Amino acid sequence: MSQKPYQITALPGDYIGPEIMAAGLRVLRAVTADQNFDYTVTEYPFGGAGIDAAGDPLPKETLAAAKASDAVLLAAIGGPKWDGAARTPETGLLEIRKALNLFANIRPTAISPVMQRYSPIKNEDPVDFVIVRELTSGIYFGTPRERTADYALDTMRYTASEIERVARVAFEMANRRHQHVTLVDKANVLATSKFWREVVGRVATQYPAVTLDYSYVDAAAMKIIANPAQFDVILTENLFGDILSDEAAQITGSLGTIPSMSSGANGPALYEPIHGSAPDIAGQGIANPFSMIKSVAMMLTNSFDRRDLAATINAAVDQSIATHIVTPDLGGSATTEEVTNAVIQSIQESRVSYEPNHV
Ligand SMILES: NC(=O)C1=CN([C@@H]2O[C@H](COP(=O)(O)OP(=O)(O)OC[C@H]3O[C@@H](n4cnc5c(N)ncnc54)[C@H](O)[C@@H]3O)[C@@H](O)[C@H]2O)C=CC1
Ligand SMILES: CC(C)CC(=O)C(=O)O
Ligand SMILES: [Mg+2]
Repeated sequence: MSQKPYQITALPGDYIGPEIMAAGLRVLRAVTADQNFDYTVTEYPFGGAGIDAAGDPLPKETLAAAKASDAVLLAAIGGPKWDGAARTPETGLLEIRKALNLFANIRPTAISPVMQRYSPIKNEDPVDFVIVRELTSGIYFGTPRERTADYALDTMRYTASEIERVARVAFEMANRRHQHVTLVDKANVLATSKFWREVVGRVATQYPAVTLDYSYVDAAAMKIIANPAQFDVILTENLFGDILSDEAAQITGSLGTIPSMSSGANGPALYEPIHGSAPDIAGQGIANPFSMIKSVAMMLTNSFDRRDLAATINAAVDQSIATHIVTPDLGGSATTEEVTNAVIQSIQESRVSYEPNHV
């Protein structure tokens, strides 16, 4: 019996967002063809596109659709056009994360053999780590948040339960990987970081096979460059994870290559590139689609348990990289469309079964 069609909500967003979303959806269509994977994709305005369409970066209809769907694909939001808005596109992003309770943000960083040539760092050891970033609390959500002519105030606040639930995600992941969690914080200064160490230390006692160590965030930023192979799972709070994940992406060769998953205890997960809307290159057809295409692969694995389809996508991306069919951010001359075409062609060629010549 075929499964009911999955409902996927697509949020193209702003600037390069629609360009890379189109690429991601083309690859989704190609990889699922004749693979017993029925789905519908419905696009909704979100971010600046939400402001333009409905005067709201997170229109009610968009949120309702996201909540009712099996998975959400987001490209990217924001840009100078809306920077002065009362509720910016970025506000909409924080709101949808909170509304869907997406407290765990998973940002994988790997320098695969085919990517080695693009990495800007001297490193021979295999690099493969995951940043588990707390995503719905911390200084991005803390109150009071005040601004007067004389001062501005942001608040970083964490509760034990907020720390515990994301720590469990990190330890469960480490259990499935190489049994090593590095908590990144600023515990030599911040009360919230000292609290993180207490709570995470308690969680660690329930995972005796996992080694827990610590790094202050400034030292961690250095280690990501100096010796990234030391990491397996990096656990950290919202702001630090935001900053470190862009840096970690760049050691692979480009910010435009890294996908992410944001998930909670239940409800749909959200998949998006870790980068932004890249207004500086929007409209030129040169945005790297790998981050969005690999976010589609993460969705197939984690929301639909179709690792087979995800593996086909990732192999096709590696093939495009290995043959240097890449966009300018990776030193290539291909357009977004040309790279996407190459990925799709590689997917289709991987499925052609050669019938022996009948004699
Ligand atoms: N999740 C989201 O939607 C995010 C949104 N933003 C928003 O994006 C807007 C631009 O922010 P920026 O600081 O410029 O960060 P950005 O991540 O959009 O761009 C940083 C640099 O990386 C390049 N880049 C990013 N993605 C690329 C891709 N796929 N292919 C090739 N090059 C790529 C850009 O051209 C730019 O030079 C802002 O409004 C910001 O708030 C920023 C980060 C995440
Ligand atoms: C609005 C920002 C928090 C988006 C961002 O930089 C991110 O989630 O990486
Ligand atoms: Mg960021």
